[in-house]
Amino acid sequence: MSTLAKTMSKFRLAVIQLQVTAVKADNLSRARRLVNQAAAQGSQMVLLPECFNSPYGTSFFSSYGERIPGESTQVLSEAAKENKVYVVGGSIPEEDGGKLYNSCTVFGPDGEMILKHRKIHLFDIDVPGKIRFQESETLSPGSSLSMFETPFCKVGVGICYDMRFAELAQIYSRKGCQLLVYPGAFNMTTGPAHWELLQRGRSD
Ligand SMILES: O=C(O)CCC(=O)C(=O)O
Repeated sequence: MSTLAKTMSKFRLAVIQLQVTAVKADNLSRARRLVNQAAAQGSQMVLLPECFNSPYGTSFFSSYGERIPGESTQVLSEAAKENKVYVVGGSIPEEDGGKLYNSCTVFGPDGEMILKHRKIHLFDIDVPGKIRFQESETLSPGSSLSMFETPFCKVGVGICYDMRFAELAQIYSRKGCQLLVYPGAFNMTTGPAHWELLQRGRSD
């Protein structure tokens, strides 16, 4: 860990996995219910997965895309405020200025939005016979670091494929982040090969 890092205090972080369907309203109510449940079990920070309000596929991003603030971030804000927890809102397809982004919003216990992280490294992959996925066909990349302070520790945010890039984690660490969160939706081709190994590689 960086020598700049302050002491981290103990807290409970909930990492939610949920089933996503084609019905956005159902995805949102499921997410809200699970945040409530995690908070009731004592979590002070709750994390949702990548693309939690929409099926994860390039053909869905434009129809599910919304502005921020919008319908989905309103639900996240209310869930954070009602439960007095930090909510790292997975990600949603964001529409802005005619472009689409894969964006994570973070809310504080007062329901205010603290930051918005746009996925920097878009997931473009072609493993013949297994998986072809080209996020860059429809999404634009973000270009900013995203960090926030909590009473427990400083947190750095990435989204899924962002985790592949050690430089991002190293910069966050040098800037004093003690916790890195990467809401993800890994697939069953690259997931088993990389997911756990990457997490070990990003810790120190
Ligand atoms: O890095 C990988 O293998 C998976 C990444 C991914 O699924 C994503 O960025 O959505």
